Amino acid sequence: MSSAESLPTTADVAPESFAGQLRLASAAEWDASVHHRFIDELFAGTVSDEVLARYLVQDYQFFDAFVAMLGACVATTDSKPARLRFAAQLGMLAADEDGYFQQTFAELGVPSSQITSPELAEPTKDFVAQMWEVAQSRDYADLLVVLVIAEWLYLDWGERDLPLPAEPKHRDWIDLHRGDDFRAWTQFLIDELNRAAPPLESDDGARLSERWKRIVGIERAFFDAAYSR
Ligand SMILES: Cc1ncc(CO)c(N)n1
Repeated sequence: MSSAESLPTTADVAPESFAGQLRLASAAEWDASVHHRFIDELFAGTVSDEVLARYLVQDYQFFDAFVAMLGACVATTDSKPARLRFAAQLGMLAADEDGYFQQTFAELGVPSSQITSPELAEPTKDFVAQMWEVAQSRDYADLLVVLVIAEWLYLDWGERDLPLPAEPKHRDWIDLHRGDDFRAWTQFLIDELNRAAPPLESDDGARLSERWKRIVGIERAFFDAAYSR
């Protein structure tokens, strides 16, 4: 792969690094998520309440497994500064992100059964299964592959150069996925993955590469699911 090839993204990643190569190899699927109808409508403030609620109900189930993954990183990482960074992010999620969900569920009138135990859409089932699998594997590189995709792909759409919508239910979800703090967090995850990853050509590298492709596909399907019922 030519190192002159640049990554059309918000993070600072060498194209020949582990994360850079996987990101480039999945560019088509990745960009389909970044430019998904849901994101266009979110920025425009035109996404229907029905679609937004369907997405957020599923994403709250994603969020629970995501918190479990960060906990597994706290327990697993070999780096003391990284352990504290994961712990700090857990605090932010418990306050700001859970707060967004609770406030928006209330505003949209989402019933509590949908918040605690909704029927899971297929992409949610796949995603949650992958997340619990890596959380239980206690394999730091496996955990980081899932985390890097989840955050980097969201940073890429969050930083799209579009006017912001006025309503908090739209705007706050964008604000949670853009800006200096979220960019620095995502950069930290990418740097940790590049530090912890095995060579891409090794058996472990191949396993991680397979997981990467699978998760990027699930991200796109997750957006699609908000429009199908
Ligand atoms: C499905 C999905 N992927 C990534 C993120 C960002 O953490 C999210 N909230 N939901």
